[in-house]
Amino acid sequence: MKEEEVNRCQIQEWYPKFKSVSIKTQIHELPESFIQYLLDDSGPFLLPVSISNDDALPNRIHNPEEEEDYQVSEGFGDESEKPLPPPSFPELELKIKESIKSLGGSVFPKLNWSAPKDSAWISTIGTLQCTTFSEITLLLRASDSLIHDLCHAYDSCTDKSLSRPPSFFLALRKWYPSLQPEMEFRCFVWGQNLVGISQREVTTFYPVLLEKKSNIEWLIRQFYEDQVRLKFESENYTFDVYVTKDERVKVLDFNPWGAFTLPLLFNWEELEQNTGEEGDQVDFRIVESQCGVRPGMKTAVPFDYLDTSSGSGWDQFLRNADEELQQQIRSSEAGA
Ligand SMILES: Nc1ncnc2c1ncn2[C@@H]1O[C@H](COP(=O)(O)OP(=O)(O)OP(=O)(O)O)[C@@H](O)[C@H]1O
Repeated sequence: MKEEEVNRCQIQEWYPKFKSVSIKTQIHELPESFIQYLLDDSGPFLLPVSISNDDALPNRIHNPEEEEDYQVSEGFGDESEKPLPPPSFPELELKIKESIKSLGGSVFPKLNWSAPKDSAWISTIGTLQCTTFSEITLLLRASDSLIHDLCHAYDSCTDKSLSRPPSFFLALRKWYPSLQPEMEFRCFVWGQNLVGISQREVTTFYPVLLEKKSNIEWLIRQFYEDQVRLKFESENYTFDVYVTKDERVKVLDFNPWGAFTLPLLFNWEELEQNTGEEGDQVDFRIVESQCGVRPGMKTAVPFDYLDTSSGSGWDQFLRNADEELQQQIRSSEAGA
């Protein structure tokens, strides 16, 4: 994979071209001081001081292990030992506040490529829905999966020259409270041909998909031909879509081919064998029965748990799990 292919999948790159067929989003460039704040885990977890009183989250997360040192240093040490004042980003906060308002009061935040999915547990409602700058900052600061965007985005590139992108952006997307998980699909494009479509949430069997499958396939194929094929410049990539009740297709995200992108109900090798040249060779996979559900292979887990470095065994684990499940699918198809 090339750096330019990874770059095209950044939301600030693709969104302007796909605005009319995506969900309402506002994008802000982040100051470097904010990035350093997200990366800094040297001291206690301080939330920025807010410019407004209605944005009141406690500005320090209690950490009992650090508490003792923190208190001892107060009053006894010299000036250099005094705790640093909490950070503050008034300009950014103001812009974000305005965006939240113009997007209807609630947003879903993400950086250039990823959302802080692994921090949803920390919010009071257990989702990524945010109504204030403090809530957004808390989710971003608590997320391990954003470390991928911040430090490892180009790790799988064959022409890697960058350790990180020159700028980071915060995308605020209008919050949709009632997205149906069964209506989200990942689409696989190989050699500019749509070769595969997979149900996005693979841990559940949705009977409704059995009856809607051919119609959904038709809608997505049309969407790809009309809206994506000529506009997205990579040869190989994936894109995620949502199919609305009134049969409109919305693009939610683009991801590079392979590496950190999950192939869901496929493996990359079989997708690469499907040339799709006949125009009608889209392999559309859904979980066909309760027996076909996949274990929760999510990226939304703490980073330590998802140690993908070489030798961690995670790659091998995924390969084995994949082979085992392919085997299960084949046997259940043979038995059907
Ligand atoms: N605006 C929104 N409102 C509510 N839920 C949303 C919104 N946008 C996305 N989601 C939900 O959050 C999930 C993750 O979103 P998204 O694909 O943007 O994150 P990501 O970090 O890029 O994920 P991945 O790495 O798996 O591609 C989506 O599958 C969708 O269910």
